[in-house]
Amino acid sequence: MEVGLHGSKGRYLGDLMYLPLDYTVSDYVLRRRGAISFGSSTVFASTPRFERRGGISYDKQDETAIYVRMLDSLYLIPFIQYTHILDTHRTQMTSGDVRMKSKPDKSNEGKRKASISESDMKLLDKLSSRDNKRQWPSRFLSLHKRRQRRRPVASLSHQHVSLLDTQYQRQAECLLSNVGNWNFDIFSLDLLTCGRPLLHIALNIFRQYDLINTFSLDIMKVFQVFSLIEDGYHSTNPYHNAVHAADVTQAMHCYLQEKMLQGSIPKFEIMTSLVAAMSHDLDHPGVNQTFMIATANHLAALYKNTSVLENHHWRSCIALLQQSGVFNHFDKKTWEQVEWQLRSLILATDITRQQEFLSRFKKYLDDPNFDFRNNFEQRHFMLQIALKCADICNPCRDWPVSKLWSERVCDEFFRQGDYERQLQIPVTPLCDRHATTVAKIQAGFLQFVVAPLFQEWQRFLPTPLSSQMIKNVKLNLEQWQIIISDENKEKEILIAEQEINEQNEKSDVEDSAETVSLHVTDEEDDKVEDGRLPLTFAHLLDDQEDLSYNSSRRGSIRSLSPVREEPDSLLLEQRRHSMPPCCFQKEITNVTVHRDILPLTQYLRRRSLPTAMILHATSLERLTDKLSALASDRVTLQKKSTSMEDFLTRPKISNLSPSFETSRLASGLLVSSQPSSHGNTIRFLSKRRKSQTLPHSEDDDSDHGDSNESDFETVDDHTFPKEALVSRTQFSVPIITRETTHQSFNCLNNLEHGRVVNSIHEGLTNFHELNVKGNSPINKMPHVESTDFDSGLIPPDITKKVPNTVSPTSLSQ
Ligand SMILES: Nc1ncnc2c1ncn2[C@@H]1O[C@@H]2COP(=O)(O)O[C@H]2[C@H]1O
Ligand SMILES: [Zn+2]
Repeated sequence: MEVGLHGSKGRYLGDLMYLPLDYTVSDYVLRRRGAISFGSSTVFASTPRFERRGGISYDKQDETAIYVRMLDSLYLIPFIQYTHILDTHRTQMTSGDVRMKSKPDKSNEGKRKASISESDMKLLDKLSSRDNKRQWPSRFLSLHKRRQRRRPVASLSHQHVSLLDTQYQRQAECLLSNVGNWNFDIFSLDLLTCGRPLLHIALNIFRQYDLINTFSLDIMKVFQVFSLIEDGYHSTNPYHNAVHAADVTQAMHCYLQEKMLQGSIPKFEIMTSLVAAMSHDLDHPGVNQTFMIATANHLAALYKNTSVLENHHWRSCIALLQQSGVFNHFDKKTWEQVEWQLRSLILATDITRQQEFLSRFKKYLDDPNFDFRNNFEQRHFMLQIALKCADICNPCRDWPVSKLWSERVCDEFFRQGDYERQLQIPVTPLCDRHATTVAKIQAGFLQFVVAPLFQEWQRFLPTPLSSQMIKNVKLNLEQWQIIISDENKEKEILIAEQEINEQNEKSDVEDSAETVSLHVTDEEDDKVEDGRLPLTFAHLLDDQEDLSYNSSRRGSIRSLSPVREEPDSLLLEQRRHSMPPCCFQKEITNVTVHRDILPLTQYLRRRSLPTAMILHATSLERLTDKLSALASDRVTLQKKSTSMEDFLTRPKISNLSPSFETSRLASGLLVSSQPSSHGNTIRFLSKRRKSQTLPHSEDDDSDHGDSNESDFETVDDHTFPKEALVSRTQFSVPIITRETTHQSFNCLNNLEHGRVVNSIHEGLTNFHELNVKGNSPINKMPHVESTDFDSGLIPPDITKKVPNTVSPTSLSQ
């Protein structure tokens, strides 16, 4: 709906702004008029048409709406459909006046009551009290520092949209009538409900199972808790947002509707499964567990690096249920079951536990005594699997929808990679936009994660839906493979062009008088072949395909640069945040470079690059370009803080700025070293351990304010001035060998992929070995062992047979 400004004769003066009514109306409008009108706009035969639906008068003193007049049909979309209570009052809501001001004039109270029922008034009071949201306590305990930004498309004000815009509402109703269809279009629902897909889909599904009546739920509380859950998702996440939650809930509903399951799952378990689907990614920060650990997020410490996000989703869900009081009338035992089931279901969605669940699933299916209908444990496991399927079902949708999800999820991955790069921590391979592509990620995910799970699901439920899902996975995989082969063809062309260029450039170099010979003292050292750059620097080249994880560590460049041309405090500062240069100290070996013929001027010009790289003029020039681009990047970077706070636009769960723990974590990885300090050897690595902290603190800044090149050349500056170096015909520089670089990176890899620091508080050097297998992208994530809640699957007091219709009291018996 748009709010329009109308002149005295109903002349349309122009749009004010896009919805919600609690937006501040511009001063110039308020100065000119005592009221504004609103309506909905449509495009009819290519002509925009504005239909007047009502008006709002406001108090000029405090600029708050005081009176709303409805001219047209009005009904409350979320309620009319779902409750008999409001249904009976539907006609009374078709038109009328509502006083909106928080302290209503008593004389008007009677008038208001006369036209609106008590329950509708309750609703309107809720909707009109703008401060309600602010009065609620901070929803997630993890939220400090920065308050959640108000979402433009998903705040309580959306209830006004739904309240007023009947056209969208009818279309949404029509769409929702197909909610059990696998081809249901969740993105359209998002549009039609103005960013409230989860609220609407959940209310609709709850109504279908008659859960509100069955469990005597208070509709207001249900409405409130669903809104809270929806608001708990970050709309700024490309993938982990409320639309994903709505999508998973819809998929879960489709699975629960399967003929073989219908009538086999007690309503209580249906309800908990749906709530679990709705909340399974609640307050997701848009980065994965690895990132949380690497940045020493307090949640990682809180949950001991095990299912960090899933534990947080579950806890947040319970907090919202408690806050809304929706299950307050349940007795203790029933409430405990709600809590237990939600915990178990949500924790099962930890994708790093995929293999564990798949193996168990296969085992159940192979067991001739498998009887989920009469066995709570088996049934609960099936619900866990159903939720896991729903969570990763996006590749089982039709190609256009599936592709959209794939792009969104990869967008989120790549954003994480960008944050990692900016924080100068190792970039997760899956998240490195320079090292992989959407198509490659998807092909891997579909092949190694999705297909195996859904094949077993089809074995469990050989239904048309299962076949359709498998068929879609196959078709989508084919599409991604076509895209990959196109990408490969393009890459081959690029390589061919590049090789031709290099050939030409090589002959130019051979013509030049310059000769540089390199003598590597250690046979195992980095082999510099055919003028190619060492692997460590390979990522500076344009061709970044098939680069290993090591080569994508942009943050290491500065710390590897042995000679630098000009003092640059900015670069020094940046270098200090790279992670962690001291890793390399032990591994340094010497390379002797004879530079007899190189003219002084050329040498000086080239001092900005590692001497080991001065092999190929072309490479050198390209590197110079790259490095200056990098330097300018860093200038931009410095202007912004590299704090995580700046990257995540809505860091609700996490004050993601790396903390003291990060520096300890980094220092836990340091290799103690005794670098050689021969009289004529330059040591290029800073001595300052402090430089390992992420990100730099104010202290660091001030401390390094007077930094200059001498910080690099710490040992020999006083004994071996630079001028003297220049005039020498032979000197030694340390380089990082391929082998040693691998070792250092492996050290970081272990943190990133294989090992998780047991407990930040218990000691940073104590690593807990975790099981990492296979090549699938998911297997690159840390595997966590089963947690205590799964070992005893059946909660102590759960009854073997739960009736299909369970009232809170019967559950407690
Ligand atoms: N299409 C996809 N491509 C790659 N990874 C995916 C895709 N869909 C889901 N995932 C991953 O699978 C995970 C399942 O749990 P989450 O929703 O928390 O986060 C999801 C993503 O990390
Ligand atoms: Zn999910």
